[in-house]
Amino acid sequence: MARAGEGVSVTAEFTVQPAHQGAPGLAHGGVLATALDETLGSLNWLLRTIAVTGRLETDFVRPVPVDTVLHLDARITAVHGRKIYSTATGRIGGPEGPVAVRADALFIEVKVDHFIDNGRPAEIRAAMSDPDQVRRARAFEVNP
Ligand SMILES: CCCCCCCCCCCC(=O)SCCNC(=O)CCNC(=O)[C@H](O)C(C)(C)COP(=O)(O)OP(=O)(O)OC[C@H]1O[C@@H](n2cnc3c(N)ncnc32)[C@H](O)[C@@H]1OP(=O)(O)O
Repeated sequence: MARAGEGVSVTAEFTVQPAHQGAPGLAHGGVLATALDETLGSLNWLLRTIAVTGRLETDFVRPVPVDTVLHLDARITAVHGRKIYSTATGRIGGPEGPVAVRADALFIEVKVDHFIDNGRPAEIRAAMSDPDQVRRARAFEVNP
């Protein structure tokens, strides 16, 4: 079976809303880290691999004002066994604009048992009784 790996990439856009403020008028760093984490995490779905974030190292290079569109670009740099290494940037002012945030990540492949053993029973049961739920929740189009 063919398997995607190094070189797989995704792009995404995230618009900073007033609810995402940390300092007045500026995005909270944790929200920006979440946007990076989510974009990086979507790479694992392209590998058809269930994985969790093991490490997320984030650089905050420029302040990101509310209403800014963050242009995210993430790619896998290496896959070694269960370890998936990836990197992402978030640019402002356009896809070619200056880098405002960047992150390097390590995702670790897990079995579905990771969630069954550690998740809350009610939510696990709901997910298991509706196999399409996870797929719908994570749905995204590649090269729409
Ligand atoms: C019901 C439907 C659901 C359907 C599925 C839904 C999917 C939803 C996905 C959501 C994803 C998230 O929200 S992620 C949420 C945030 N992340 C988490 O909660 C993860 C919490 N951490 C853990 O559970 C654990 O630490 C794991 C699983 C990541 C690793 O534990 P483990 O499985 O015992 O593996 P372990 O041997 O420790 O590590 C494997 C290899 O990775 C390396 N490694 C591990 N962690 C790190 C680290 N932080 N920094 C560097 N290296 C690391 C180890 O050195 C080792 O390298 P070597 O010796 O092999 O060289």
